[in-house]
Amino acid sequence: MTAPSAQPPYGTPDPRVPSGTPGAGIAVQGLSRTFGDHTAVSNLWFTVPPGSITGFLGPNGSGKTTTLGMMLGLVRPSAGNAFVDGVPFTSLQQPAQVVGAVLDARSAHPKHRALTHLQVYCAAIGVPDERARQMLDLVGLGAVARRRIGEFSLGMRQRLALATALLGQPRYLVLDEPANGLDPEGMAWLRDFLRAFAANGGTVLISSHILREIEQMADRLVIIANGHLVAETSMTDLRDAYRSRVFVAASDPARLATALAAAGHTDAQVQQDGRLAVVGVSADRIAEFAATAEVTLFGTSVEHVDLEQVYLAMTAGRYAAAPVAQYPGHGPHHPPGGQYPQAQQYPQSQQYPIPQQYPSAQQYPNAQQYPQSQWGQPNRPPTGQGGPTA
Ligand SMILES: Nc1ncnc2c1ncn2[C@@H]1O[C@H](COP(=O)(O)OP(=O)(O)OP(=O)(O)O)[C@@H](O)[C@H]1O
Repeated sequence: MTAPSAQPPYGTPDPRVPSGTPGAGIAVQGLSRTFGDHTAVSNLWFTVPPGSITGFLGPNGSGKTTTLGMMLGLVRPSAGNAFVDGVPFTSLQQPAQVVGAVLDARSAHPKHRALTHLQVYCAAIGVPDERARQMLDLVGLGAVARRRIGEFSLGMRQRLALATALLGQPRYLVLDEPANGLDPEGMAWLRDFLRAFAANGGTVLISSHILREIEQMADRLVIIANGHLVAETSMTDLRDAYRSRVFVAASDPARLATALAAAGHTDAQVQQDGRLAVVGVSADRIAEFAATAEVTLFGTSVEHVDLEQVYLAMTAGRYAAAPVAQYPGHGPHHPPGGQYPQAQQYPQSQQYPIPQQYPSAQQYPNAQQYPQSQWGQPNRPPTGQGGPTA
């Protein structure tokens, strides 16, 4: 993660940006940023609707942190603008009440104690001191409130950064790789917390370069590569676009396809090996259609699509890993990013992961204790920050 340099907010608006004011939510309109002759972000447009958890995905160096920095007024855009509820971030009257941000968990002063660190922010944004203790308890750091931050692990610092971001009871959370360093329990807690935050009307933009981390919690995705927008989609649409296929070996594939088509299931194609590939119909239903049409089935198999491979295909080309075959027995679980030059609807996949791998957290406070009714306390912006960034 590259920390953005603090610079005066916002550059000259991109003349291509229409003058209409965006509505509720976050709107990124034509953001670009060049560093010397390197274009880190190029004419980026996307929205984060209110109440959503939007995953912001891209490989290392694709421009995520730079984009978030521009959105929050910490990096000056070369062009474009970003709005929160229709207002440029730097024009918000009480930014810490609107947007809480976690950009670099390591930036907190190592000599400060966690509680003192938060109390300084409480004073800066004008919220009562008690909020510091409450937020430490919320993120599971109550027991180490008086320890120095320098003794914290990266995961503990991530929790502290989130606590800092929450001090102002914001409606929006902008999080740059907040799961970095978190253990599985911490990941599960973060996921539960963000879901509860969104269920209560909050809005989350969360960056990562790991789709598996995001797909368990996000309902929308914005994917960038090399500073360009690659996809902006709901998880539902992405899954629909890359639905599993059922392959059936049948005595009369054409007759079965006709029977399926008569019921509106037109996405069925006879393969070169004679099998019928059907999208959008379960294997059980296909068997029922076959029985009705008096077609005998000799075998059925389901090809699941791994969304991570789809993501790798979309973002291929940047820092592609060496072919797995060069390191027998030590290769990554998935093909390297360079393997699929273009997104293919059905990359070779074995199993779609079911997000059940983490048990629900016990030792951390229940995320439900952050209801919407807590929001809306008056406060002031922290100095020079898009919400407290620790
Ligand atoms: N202050 C800077 N000066 C020069 N180049 C920069 C600066 N900040 C970022 N860059 C470059 O811009 C590109 C995008 O960097 P950025 O940190 O935004 O990517 P990222 O997607 O957040 O990466 P990661 O996932 O590794 O954190 C990189 O090539 C980076 O080297």
